[in-house]
Amino acid sequence: MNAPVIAVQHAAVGYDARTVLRDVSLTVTAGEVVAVLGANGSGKSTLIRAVLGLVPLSAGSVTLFGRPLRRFRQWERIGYVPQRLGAGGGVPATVREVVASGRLARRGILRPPGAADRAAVDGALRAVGLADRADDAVATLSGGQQQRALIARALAGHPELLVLDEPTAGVDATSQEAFAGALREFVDGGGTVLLVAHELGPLRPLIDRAVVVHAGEICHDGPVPEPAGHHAEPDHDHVHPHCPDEPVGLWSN
Ligand SMILES: Nc1ncnc2c1ncn2[C@@H]1O[C@H](COP(=O)(O)OP(=O)(O)OP(=O)(O)O)[C@@H](O)[C@H]1O
Repeated sequence: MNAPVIAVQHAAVGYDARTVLRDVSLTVTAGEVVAVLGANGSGKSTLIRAVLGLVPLSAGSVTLFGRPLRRFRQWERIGYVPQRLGAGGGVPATVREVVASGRLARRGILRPPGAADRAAVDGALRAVGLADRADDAVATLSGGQQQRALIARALAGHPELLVLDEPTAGVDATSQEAFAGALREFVDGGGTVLLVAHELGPLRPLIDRAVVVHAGEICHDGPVPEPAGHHAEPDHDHVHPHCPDEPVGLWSN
């Protein structure tokens, strides 16, 4: 078995004394692509924020690349795309500048970018299909294209682990396909992925395993659940398995 890249053991997280995650355990090994699914507010974002040490644990532990989170320093090994950051925000940066900022953890702020940095930025722009927009202001991109720029920024750092919070939410079909292609390249190169999603769409064939969060607990860890019943209807807008309540037929196995 491959080495664990992420190991969460019996983790609990609360906001203002309200427990949001309880007794969550999750292991992601090198080369795996794991999707975190679940209804709105179930605790998916909180789970990945806890993995990255962005919210404190009230119980349990997290290790990254075999190191306890509090002693982990190699952040250049991880690319993180938070939920709906919005790369534009009135900042007059070009797409290339935003993507190049993803190299900072690797090269250090005081060292000027070298050929390897430029090649990494160009490669990431190509991977998400934004090479032709490199010199445009980010604010002039569509929401989906801005999301792709953020993904390119994460890819430019040549991480080993990508953590993505709803990377394709509100993103058009073309951007979703472009993103799926970039992710496939990343995975083919040996990368590991943990992503939160409501709709897997074109990402579906890439996912090795799904973890379903329900009311702050992991209620399924295994094959991607197939939509069934009304979830399977073409016009149903999203898949959000509710483990305890859903009829058995929701699951594919
Ligand atoms: N910073 C915060 N302070 C207080 N409560 C929070 C905070 N962030 C999230 N919560 C609460 O924690 C619960 C889980 O939120 P979380 O964002 O993890 O859910 P989610 O499954 O990612 O939801 P969604 O699918 O809507 O993004 C929700 O009830 C939310 O209101």
